[in-house]
Amino acid sequence: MNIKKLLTIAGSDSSGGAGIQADIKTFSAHKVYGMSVITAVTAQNTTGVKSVYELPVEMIRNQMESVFTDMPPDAIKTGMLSNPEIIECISEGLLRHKGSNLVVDPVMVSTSGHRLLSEDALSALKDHLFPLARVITPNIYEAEILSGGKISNKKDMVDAAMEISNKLDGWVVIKGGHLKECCDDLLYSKDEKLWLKARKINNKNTHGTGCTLSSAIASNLALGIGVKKSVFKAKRYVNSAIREGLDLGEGRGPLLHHF
Ligand SMILES: Nc1ncnc2c1ncn2[C@@H]1O[C@H](COP(=O)(O)OP(=O)(O)O)[C@@H](O)[C@H]1O
Ligand SMILES: Cc1ncc(COP(=O)(O)O)c(N)n1
Repeated sequence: MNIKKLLTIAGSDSSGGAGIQADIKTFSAHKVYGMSVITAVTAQNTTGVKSVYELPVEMIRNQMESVFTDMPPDAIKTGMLSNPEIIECISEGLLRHKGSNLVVDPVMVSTSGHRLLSEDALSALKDHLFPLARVITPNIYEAEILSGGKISNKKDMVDAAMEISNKLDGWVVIKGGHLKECCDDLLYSKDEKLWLKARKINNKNTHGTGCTLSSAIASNLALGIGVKKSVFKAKRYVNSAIREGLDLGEGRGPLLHHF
């Protein structure tokens, strides 16, 4: 049986809604084989993040070596990377092993407000990891940090995408999940600008939407689908997973994945 292999490099979410767990569920739903390099372990649930334990860089390097020397992935996504040393270790490993079809979700702060990337990691992210990416997927807050401008509407999203993509070869997807009036995402490259439109679904349970979107994009890329179609399909996947209306936990609950 010929199956595509996907790697997530991210943090573990004990409640299973975001991070490694959301990624692997998304991979399985796309019928691809999921593997993981864990960067940090979080103690969290639908109400918030209690604590974070960053894995030693040596252990992260060993996980990467184990995966790449035996089962090189057809696509890779990164999520929570925590600190600049981890970012440098991962970028170096991806370069050395010629990792392709990389989707970078520049996770900075959890929906519940806990910092998942140290402030001094921003330049490592931009200088070392972004140049290797085929697609990066910031949310509104992350796009503000990366572009240096405030985003209040769709015009601001375009300006931010233009600024961010100045230093990139690949595509930028600015996710509009935190917009007030709609949930339109912007897919942007130096030559093209496309809107992925969606109504805001009235559901507070959106824990892990960003992780799910980037994992679905990576799954589609691994299956040989082009970037534009991969992002459109991924948007549809997340939308229907939110629409399921799963309601677990006391806070912002997770999505229901479709197997
Ligand atoms: N309430 C919602 N209704 C419809 N789509 C949503 C909703 N919340 C998030 N999304 C979609 O989920 C994906 C993740 O977006 P977002 O929540 O902004 O990312 P993050 O989890 O990184 O903050 C995007 O495609 C966004 O448009
Ligand atoms: C391990 C880990 N990775 C990523 C997120 C972001 O997800 P969200 O924005 O839904 O909180 C998270 N909360 N935990």
